[in-house]
Amino acid sequence: MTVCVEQSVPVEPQVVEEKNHSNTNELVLDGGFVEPSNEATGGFDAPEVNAFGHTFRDYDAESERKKQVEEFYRLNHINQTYEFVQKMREEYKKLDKLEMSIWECCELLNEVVDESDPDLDEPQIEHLLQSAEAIRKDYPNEDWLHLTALIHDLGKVLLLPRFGELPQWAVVGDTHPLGCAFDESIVHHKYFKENPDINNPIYQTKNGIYEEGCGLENVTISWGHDDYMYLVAKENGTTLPPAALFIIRYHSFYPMHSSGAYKHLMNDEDVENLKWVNIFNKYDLYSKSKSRVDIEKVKPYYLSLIKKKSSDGKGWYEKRSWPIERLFIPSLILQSRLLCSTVRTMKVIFSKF
Ligand SMILES: O[C@H]1[C@H](O)[C@@H](O)[C@H](O)[C@@H](O)[C@H]1O
Ligand SMILES: [Fe+2]
Ligand SMILES: [Fe+2]
Repeated sequence: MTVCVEQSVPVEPQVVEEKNHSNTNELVLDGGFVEPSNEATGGFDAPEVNAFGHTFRDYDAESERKKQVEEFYRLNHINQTYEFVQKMREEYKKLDKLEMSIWECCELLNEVVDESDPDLDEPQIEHLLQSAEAIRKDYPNEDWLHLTALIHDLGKVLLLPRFGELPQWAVVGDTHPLGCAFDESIVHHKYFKENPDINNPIYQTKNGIYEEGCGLENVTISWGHDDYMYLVAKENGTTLPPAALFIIRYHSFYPMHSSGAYKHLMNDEDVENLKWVNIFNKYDLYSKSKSRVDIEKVKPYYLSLIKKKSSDGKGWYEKRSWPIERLFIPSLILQSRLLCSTVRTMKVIFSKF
């Protein structure tokens, strides 16, 4: 299936500074103020507790999700090794065959529940729309942010049988670097003691195999929906702004964006882009709730956003269709812990106008 995607680019954002006030976020874009219109819209105020009555991201709270989430991180920390990530990246960055529209891909997430998340047990299409609607309310003019929110978790389709049915530990959850020491701030850090990389002394140093200030671009991050969706967008020549790609690629890298870890590996560009991730994160995290978005009601807006044309005739994507392909790779050597003996990878590409 091929669907035309023609989108608009109203502004090319350049964040100079972000200020936080009690009720509003204020973004300084290239010298001018772009304020979220909280007053006009009612805005988005972060709730104090999640749908289960606990504070957000409390991995120790005795909640109904605790056991499952902890087991998820145990498997994630044991199985995500430097070598595993290299293999997955190599295989998944090839693009071919299967095609589908962005919206169709969103709808597939109706079947997906994220086992790593202590704050949400709703189907993931709800999360896409909850976060996009929340950020849209506060930043009505930044439609690139609405679109970024809509697609940021699409990579979770890797969990579905037709896309390879990767195990949850290889798709969702927070991410972290491989090839250097595991920071203490990583959720359920204790489970790294069973990770084979722990036996490589170089991997256990602060910089590991990396140079100080080398830039996150050069750092191998645990494999999952972030990196996959980033590869999809990049390999298909997206014209979304660099900040959008950074958000997609690192929104689950909580040790970096929320705990301030791994700063020594970042370069100036990363530091600049981090400001956008921090803004996005508020909506990604605190929009998680039991109140469902009326999908049919908001669908026309997102479809129009996906199809919208910019004044220069270019959209967010230089290419206009979004084929998703499935590829059978019998030769991929997998760790024995992986649940399947072969992996089918799903690729998304954009064909030319
Ligand atoms: O980006 C988020 C975040 O990292 C959550 O902690 C995780 O549970 C989700 O799987 C992911 O989508
Ligand atoms: Fe995510
Ligand atoms: Fe998300």
